[in-house]
Amino acid sequence: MAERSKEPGSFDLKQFSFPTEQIPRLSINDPEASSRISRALPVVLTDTNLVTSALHWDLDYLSKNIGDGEFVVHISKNKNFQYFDDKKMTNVKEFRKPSEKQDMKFSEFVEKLHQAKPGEDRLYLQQILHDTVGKKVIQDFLGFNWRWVTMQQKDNNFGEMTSNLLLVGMEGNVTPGHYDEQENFFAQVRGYKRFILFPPTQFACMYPYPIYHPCDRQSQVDFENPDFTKFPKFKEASGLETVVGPGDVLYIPMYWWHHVQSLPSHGYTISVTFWYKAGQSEKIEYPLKPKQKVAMMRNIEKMIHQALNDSSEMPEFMSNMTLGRYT
Ligand SMILES: C[C@@H](CC(=O)O)C(=O)C(=O)O
Ligand SMILES: [Zn+2]
Repeated sequence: MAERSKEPGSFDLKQFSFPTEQIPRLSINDPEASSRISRALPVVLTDTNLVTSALHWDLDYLSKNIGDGEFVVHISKNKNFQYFDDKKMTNVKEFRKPSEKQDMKFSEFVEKLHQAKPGEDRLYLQQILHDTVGKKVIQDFLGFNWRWVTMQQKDNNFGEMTSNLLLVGMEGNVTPGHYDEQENFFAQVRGYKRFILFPPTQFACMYPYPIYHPCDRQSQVDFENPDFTKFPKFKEASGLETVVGPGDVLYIPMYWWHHVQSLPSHGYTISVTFWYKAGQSEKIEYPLKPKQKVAMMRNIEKMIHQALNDSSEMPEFMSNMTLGRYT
């Protein structure tokens, strides 16, 4: 088990406006760990050995061994790297991209990283691992604890694994609050990342963008500086948090909101995600699970958007449907 050079309490973390509780850090041999995963509750697993074969990765090693394929690097004028879907940009003509994307070789990325100065553009490499990587990295990848993670996939009725995303970020980089529609075992390889999570039951506090918006699934609320006038229910939010370090694996259940920061002054970070589709849809049992209600809301919003065939009609239609009727 990777000895964690920093204990959870040893980080100087700024407080948010909302209360948080610590996400349990458990051994995979603790029955509570598998119980939490089976109940779709977040848990930090400290001894999976999922990415032990990659704990020696650093910028120099990867530059030399990851091959000369192209990698997607996000470039932002500030610390936030909010995800957006290019394909939905035509739906919102006033949308301005929060960051730019550039393809570059890993060595070029490292050079830019070393040249970066405070206050200048920030970089965040986010690339699905492809087979053009060099032999040594393939060896490391094959050395992941596939037996354990595949057992989790089966035992918890996850769907197929969709991808492993390699993330290399500058210290201080933030991925703002959002949810994903996939199960995620998030493996930390180098550096430290602070996660804030909120359950899907707090959907109403998170004010996601409309589903046709490029920032679908992303919260409109800046968790670090919330506008309580525009988003009053965010005052009721209450989250879970943790800091993951090398060797830790955080289980992020599908539809759970998460905000992620590469801890400032702890160096660059390297992470690998293990994303899985939802399993075969469970039989409908009442009351419906929160994640089923979020999926339902998404489907209904999509159907209405398709039927109206005009994004600009959505606000009035959606508001007319409920305003003053379901208070
Ligand atoms: C990209 C990642 C956040 C981060 O590590 O910056 C994330 O949202 C996820 O793995 O679902
Ligand atoms: Zn995510």
